[in-house]
Amino acid sequence: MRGFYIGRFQPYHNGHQHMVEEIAGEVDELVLGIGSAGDSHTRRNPFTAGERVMMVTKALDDLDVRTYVVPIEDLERNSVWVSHVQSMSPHFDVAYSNNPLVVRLFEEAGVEVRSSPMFKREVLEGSELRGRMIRGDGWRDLVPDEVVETIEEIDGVSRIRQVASSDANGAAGSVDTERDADADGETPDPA
Ligand SMILES: Nc1ncnc2c1ncn2[C@@H]1O[C@H](COP(=O)(O)OP(=O)(O)OP(=O)(O)O)[C@@H](O)[C@H]1O
Ligand SMILES: NC(=O)c1ccc[n+]([C@@H]2O[C@H](COP(=O)(O)O)[C@@H](O)[C@H]2O)c1
Repeated sequence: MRGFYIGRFQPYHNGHQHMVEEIAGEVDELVLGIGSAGDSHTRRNPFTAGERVMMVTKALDDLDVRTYVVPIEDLERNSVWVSHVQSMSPHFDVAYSNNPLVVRLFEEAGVEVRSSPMFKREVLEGSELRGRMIRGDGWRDLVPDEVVETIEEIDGVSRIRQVASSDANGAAGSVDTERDADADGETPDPA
C-alpha cells in the first residue's frame, strides 16, 4: 500500500517527522508532497521547493520505507486540486493530513484519508519555528539534525530575517503577525 502526505514543510520539523514515522508503520511506500512548491522567499514560505526536497530527503534517509518526494504547486481552484495532485504523484491508496481543507478535498474526491493527533503542537508548528528563527530563539532542537544542516548550508536564518523585515506590508520587526507580514499574496487577516 502506498500513502501520500503533503505539507509546506517551511521548515520540515519534528511534528512532521513524528507523523511520517507513524505513517511508515502503516504503508509500504510513501509519497511526500512538497506543497506550495512555487512559493519561496516570503516570511510564510521562506524556502524553495528544492531546499525543502533536500531537508526531507536527508531527514528520511534512515526511514525503512521507500519514499518519493514530489513538489506540487498550488492552483487557483480547490475543486480540481486533488486531480492535480494525482497527476503529479505516483498512484497512492491513502492520503494523510491534519489540514481540514486537504481532508475535505480528498474525501470529496473519494480518496481515503487518515488523520492523527497533533504532536507537541505548542512548539512544533511552522509559524512558531519561523518566529523563533527571526527572534534568535532556540529552534534547532525542534527539527531533525539534517534540517539544521540544510538551513545552515543555505544561510536560511539570514534569509528569513531579511524577507520578514523587508516585507511590503510595513509589518517589519513584528514577529507575531506572520500572515499580515507575508507578501505571498494571501489575504491578510482583518486587524
Ligand atoms: N506538530 C504536529 N503534529 C502532527 N501533525 C502536524 C504537526 N504540525 C503540522 N502537522 C501536519 O503536517 C501537515 C503539514 O503541515 P505544515 O507543513 O503546514 O506545517 P505547520 O507546522 O502546520 O506549518 P505552518 O505553521 O507553516 O502552517 C499538516 O497536515 C499539518 O496539520
Ligand atoms: N488549491 C490549492 O492549490 C490547494 C488546495 C489545498 C491544499 N493545497 C496545498 O497543500 C498543502 C497543504 O499543506 P498544509 O497541510 O501544510 O497546509 C499546502 O501547500 C497548500 O497550499 C493547495
